[in-house]
Amino acid sequence: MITTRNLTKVYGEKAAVNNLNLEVGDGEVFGFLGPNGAGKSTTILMLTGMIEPTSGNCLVDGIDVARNPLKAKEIIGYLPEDVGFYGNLTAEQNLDYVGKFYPMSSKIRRERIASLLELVRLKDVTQTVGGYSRGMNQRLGLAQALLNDPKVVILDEPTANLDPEGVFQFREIIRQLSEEGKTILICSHVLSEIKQVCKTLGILSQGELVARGSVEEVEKQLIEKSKIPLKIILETKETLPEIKDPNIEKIEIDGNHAVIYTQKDIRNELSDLLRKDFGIIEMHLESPALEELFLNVYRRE
Ligand SMILES: Nc1ncnc2c1ncn2[C@@H]1O[C@H](COP(=O)(O)OP(=O)(O)OP(=O)(O)O)[C@@H](O)[C@H]1O
Repeated sequence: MITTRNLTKVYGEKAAVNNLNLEVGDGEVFGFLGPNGAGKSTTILMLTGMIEPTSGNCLVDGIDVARNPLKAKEIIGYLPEDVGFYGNLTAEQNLDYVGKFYPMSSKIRRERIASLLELVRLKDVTQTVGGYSRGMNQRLGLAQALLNDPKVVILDEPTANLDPEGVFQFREIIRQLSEEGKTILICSHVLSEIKQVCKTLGILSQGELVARGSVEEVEKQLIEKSKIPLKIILETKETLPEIKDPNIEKIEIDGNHAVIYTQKDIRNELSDLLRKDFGIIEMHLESPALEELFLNVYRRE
């Protein structure tokens, strides 16, 4: 549903996005992660037709966004990081104003606005938007992004201003939109948040995609890049001998129990090595949490 081909945006001497090749499938809920300045917002601005790529292109449902920005905008719903509204109008009036730009009858528009305000829990709020909290503003932004019933929903740091209750409601809304079959791209620099709602992740660093896949696959890719050792816990029936393997960084043997620190999952090698003489009772891997791996890799970069 979303494809970028060698997508590049250069500002002055610096490539904010560098030859990005990204695929997000139909109905996928995709987390687009990266530290500050990685190029996430720049990518989103190109995906939504707000800025033009320096080279390469992006296709949304087969539409080349730079060539056909209006057609692309008809099927994309976009929530920017800081969304602005007319402070002297109510939520309903703001949505009605924006809704008039879309090709739908006034009856459909009114029905859609009513159901969206219910979805984001602003239905019974009568005050004008000028008095809204940042979280309420964000929820109204989400309703606005969904006004045209888009096939593709792009959300830039959607939970940044939400309190825990708001974050919980947001997750429920994403689940509902996903059940409706929408393709959703959520941009964030908070991995723990993304993991709650996205089945697949991509990590951008310095304008390049450095990991992509399911949460488990990305975890594996980050383990390979990370300098945090894995821990293999091994229990045998016998007292363990000295274990030699070039991947082992450190080993703590205490009788028939060993903690082996390694950069690679070498459980197969260890069982081959020990099978003959030592009955292995248990061997398991303790890998660092995904958040810890993510921070370790990107702090260094
Ligand atoms: N209009 C611009 N002119 C010059 N440089 C820019 C412009 N927009 C972005 N950049 C630079 O491009 C790089 C990527 O910025 P971008 O905002 O896309 O990152 P990001 O991943 O969205 O970061 P954040 O999480 O902080 O929003 C940064 O180095 C930024 O300074």
